[in-house]
Amino acid sequence: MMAQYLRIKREFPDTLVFYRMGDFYEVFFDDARLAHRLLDITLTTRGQSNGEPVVMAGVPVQALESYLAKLIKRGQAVAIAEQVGEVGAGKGPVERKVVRVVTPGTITDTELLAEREDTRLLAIAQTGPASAPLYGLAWLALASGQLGLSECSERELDAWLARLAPAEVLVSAEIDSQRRPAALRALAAPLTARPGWQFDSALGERKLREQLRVAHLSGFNAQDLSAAHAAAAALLSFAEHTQGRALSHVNSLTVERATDLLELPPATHRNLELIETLRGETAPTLLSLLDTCRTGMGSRLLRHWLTHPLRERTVARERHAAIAALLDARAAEPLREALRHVSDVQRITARTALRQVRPRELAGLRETLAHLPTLRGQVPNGAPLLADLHAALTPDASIAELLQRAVAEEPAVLLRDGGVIAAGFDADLDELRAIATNCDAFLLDLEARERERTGIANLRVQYNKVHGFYIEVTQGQVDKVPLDYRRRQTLKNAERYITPELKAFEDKALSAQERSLAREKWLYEQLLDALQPHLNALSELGRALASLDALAAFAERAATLDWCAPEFVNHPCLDIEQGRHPVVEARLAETGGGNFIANDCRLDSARRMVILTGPNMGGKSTFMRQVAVIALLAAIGSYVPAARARLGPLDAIHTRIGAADDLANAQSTFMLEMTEASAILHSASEHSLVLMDEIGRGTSTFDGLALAGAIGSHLHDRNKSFTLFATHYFELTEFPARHRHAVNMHVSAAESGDDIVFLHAIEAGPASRSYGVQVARLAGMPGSVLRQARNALDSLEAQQRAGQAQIDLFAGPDVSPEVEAAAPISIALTPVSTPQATAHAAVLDALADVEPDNLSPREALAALYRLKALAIAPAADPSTFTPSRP
Ligand SMILES: Nc1ncnc2c1ncn2[C@@H]1O[C@H](COP(=O)(O)OP(=O)(O)OP(=O)(O)O)[C@@H](O)[C@H]1O
Repeated sequence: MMAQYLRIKREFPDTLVFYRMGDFYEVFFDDARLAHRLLDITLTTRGQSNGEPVVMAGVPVQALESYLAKLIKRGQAVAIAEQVGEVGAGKGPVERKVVRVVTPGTITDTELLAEREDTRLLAIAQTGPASAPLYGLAWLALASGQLGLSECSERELDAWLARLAPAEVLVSAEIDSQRRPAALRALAAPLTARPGWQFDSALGERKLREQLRVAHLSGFNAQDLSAAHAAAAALLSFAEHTQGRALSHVNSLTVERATDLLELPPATHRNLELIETLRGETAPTLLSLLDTCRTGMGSRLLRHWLTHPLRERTVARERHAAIAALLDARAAEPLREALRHVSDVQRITARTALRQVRPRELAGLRETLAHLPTLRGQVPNGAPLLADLHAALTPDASIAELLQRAVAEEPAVLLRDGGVIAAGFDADLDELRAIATNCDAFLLDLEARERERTGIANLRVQYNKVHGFYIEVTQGQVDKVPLDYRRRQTLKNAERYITPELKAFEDKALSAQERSLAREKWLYEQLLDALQPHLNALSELGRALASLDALAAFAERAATLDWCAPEFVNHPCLDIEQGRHPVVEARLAETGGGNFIANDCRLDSARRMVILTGPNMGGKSTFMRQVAVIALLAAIGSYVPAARARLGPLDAIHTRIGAADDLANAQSTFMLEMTEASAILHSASEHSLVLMDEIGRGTSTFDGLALAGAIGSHLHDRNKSFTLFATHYFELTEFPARHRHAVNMHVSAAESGDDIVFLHAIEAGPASRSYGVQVARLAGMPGSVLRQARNALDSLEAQQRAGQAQIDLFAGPDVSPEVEAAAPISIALTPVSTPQATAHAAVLDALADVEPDNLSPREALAALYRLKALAIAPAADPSTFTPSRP
């Protein structure tokens, strides 16, 4: 047996091998030590192998799922070696074979999968020159059969990883870990190395064609993706290897191109708390608020929509129309009620294909199919998308009919217990079952007859697992026992016998039971065979049910939370009336924290940047996030939390919002802040939405202020993105005076005595002051600290007033003509080095440069402020007051 075990183990050197021995799976040697560590199971030793005691540990067969769950959670793969031969069929141990390998990315067991989340296996192939590699991506959600391909650059890789959230990643063993991209090294999911030759483009192209049963991949628009084909080769080989069979349910492919998707970098995922809160919890998040789906299929699809918003708005428009139709017909609730009776058709289909489906899952599928007419009745007219989904709810009636005939009304949980196939489906099975059920009647009859024959009134005919059938006679009556009674067992108070008639019955009954179980098993396999041709239809049905569920959830949210249909326009525009942050609003409602104050946001080609100031806790971050969340919700086809929203084209949502130290990657807060900001400056376009929250605060005031100004200028002049720029640097409220597409806005607050009241309303113009000390009071800071801070603040402010000199924060080293046009005056100054000359001369100089006819009212006002600042500045050397630009 050890020789057999070692042979199997050699084939799976990096995988725990669970070796079936009767009612246990045993693990040996190093595997046993590892299992002991990971599962906390007891190590024992037995016998010897090569002179060494055999170290082993075991888990009971019934508890397999729970142990697998623990191992998978720790990223550990397990190969399951079952007994496949007949016990006692030949010499030596029963034949054993690895029937499947369970890995984090390929689980299909209902108990191991998260109901509302896809478990994805991702393969990454690295092609092209090392200086500019191209990555091919291929992924598979085995439990629902969804296969996808994409290609990306190194810069885009971490956005893909955030989007796909793989449970396991296959990489080539030929690329050593140091040469792997940083995004992969930082990933939490386990990396599984596969032989380099498996990442072969031609092999992948062929495997994909075979898998999808097509002559050419152009039908899926996947013909030119040679890097992704290479990844697909490794992906499909590994998935088949783990399942030990072909993946007959994987029959469609989606090609996703980054250029089709609204870009949501990992920072945006995190900062908008789409799927996880900043603390890593699953609620409250945008997904947890949105997901009121009735089925796991709906939830998984909704999560997919949320992480894969499309730039092109046709699909989103169709969903908006479907929501409108559901709301008009008041159909969302009845439809959602009907969806309660729907099982997870996608997973049942996959498990049917992999021949792992349980009897009760098939019964669930049968109920779902029977329920489809009711469900169809709840889908209203009035939207093309709903009409398509309605049509997809009519699968071939023969599937329902087959399940109806074949599967018992309430089947047993496990096939091996029997009682799975319906009565009347198979005559042979019915006959075998009849023998078993007639048992009781026969035994009662026998008991009556034997009592009469022997005159023993308390004689009993009974059965137990160890001794089979017997006639029990108490010790006092033993002398009345007839001659044909053979003793089977002696107890303290009784003797147990068997008679030739009972023995003959026993043989028949026991063998009938055995044969009936075997027959059921065979019939079940036949049933699975008969279902195979219907897998495509069932997959399609699953997709339709998922879409209906997700749309009905959108409609329910829109009605419950009072959201409106967004409007898409083709010119640059982000015009939101009375927008709200849905998660903050829900939190306030839940905690009785008062009403959420709705705010407008208006951006267009002339007004692209908002400099947002106001006190801490005023609601700046909330406002910025709500604008992004509304834009995202519209893009995925949901209604939005606003009174009205008009949105132009959008290609990305970038966010740079406060950060925790990324200690794991040895980056300081400031380093991370700059890395993220620089990534935004490199990639944001004029169709992007950028949120910048307090950029520069991670370093000294001057550095921070200077960087914030320069970054703001770059976004305004070069990227030309729609930008919301929240800052505590008051100096930046000068920005709009020099940048014609920028405006000042502030969150309002009112002072009452020493206290501050947050009004959370966004208003035009810069904030008047920052209220930091008042906010600290709200936070319960000791009075002595507050007094000291207040004194220090007063003298700092006095000092600043006295020594005010303007520093040109915004003049770039190479200012474009547009910026010059935006800055017809320049009174910004280089720092003063000698305080000799008069401010007077400086004011006159600056005044000479002012061209009143070319100034807008806002620019004129800003000029006035600057001139005034110059006038009250201390005496300075006029030679140092150089107007920085004409
Ligand atoms: N529009 C609003 N209506 C009602 N309450 C709001 C609103 N906006 C924000 N709040 C409340 O104020 C709290 C603080 O908001 P937020 O974090 O956006 O402030 P902030 O100005 O960004 O603060 P800081 O500058 O300290 O980061 C929120 O958690 C929320 O409870």
